[in-house]
Amino acid sequence: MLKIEDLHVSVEGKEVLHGINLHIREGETHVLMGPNGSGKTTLLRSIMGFSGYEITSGKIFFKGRDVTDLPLNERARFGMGMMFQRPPTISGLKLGKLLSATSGGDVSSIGRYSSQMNMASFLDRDVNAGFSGGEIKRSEVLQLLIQQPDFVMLDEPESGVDLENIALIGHSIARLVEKDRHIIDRYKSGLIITHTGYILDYLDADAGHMLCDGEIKCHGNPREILKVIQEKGYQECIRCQK
Ligand SMILES: Nc1ncnc2c1ncn2[C@@H]1O[C@H](COP(=O)(O)OP(=O)(O)OP(=O)(O)O)[C@@H](O)[C@H]1O
Repeated sequence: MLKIEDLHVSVEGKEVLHGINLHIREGETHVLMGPNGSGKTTLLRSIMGFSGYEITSGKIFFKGRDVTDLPLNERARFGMGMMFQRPPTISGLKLGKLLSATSGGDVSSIGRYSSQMNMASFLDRDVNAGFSGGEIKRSEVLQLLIQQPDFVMLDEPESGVDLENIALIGHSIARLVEKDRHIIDRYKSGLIITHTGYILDYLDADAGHMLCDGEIKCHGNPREILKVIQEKGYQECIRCQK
């Protein structure tokens, strides 16, 4: 689904990612961990194709195609989707209208998914205008449920969300990446940034990666990596360098 080869990315003239290699197969969901400022969001935004993230060398392949120079909107059309860590407020654009444009006017999907995410009463509000932290996350998941990307990237989906809504968001994300299907029937893939690992209670991630100072320092079982970080800190995880 996604293959990244020796990716170097600079932001504002400063190199933030120093040679990332990552391979996510069809049907796999990976989690990305690492200290604040290590480059996790930069990696997701570079994969999605945001401007301001200059790929100075390396390649991004998506579904077998080199998308390194493809604009963001074409990557989205080709099957990539992303949940923002801090999405912008879009004054003058109603959430319902955005969902309608994304779904091609599929009223029944909008009705079904907005009820599922407890967002039906938000459809006539401007996108994210005055939404609480948890409501913003539910709105982001709702937009992804409508978009149904083949590969979804989620930037800290559980941060600022209460326990009941973590369950709602967690189960919905699990369905987005087809974790409710038998492994041989799974096609969709995901990459999820998490600090707490709560999301792992709702979907069994296939692999974890620890990013530090713009380099992936460790690959492995996500729960094992989290345990080392929780018990011994990031430095021990880096020192171990499995
Ligand atoms: N537009 C920018 N201008 C200057 N520096 C930037 C910009 N965007 C990112 N950076 C820097 O790049 C580094 C990586 O940031 P990034 O947001 O990717 O980290 P992160 O691992 O997602 O952190 P967190 O866990 O705190 O969300 C940080 O030092 C950040 O200040």
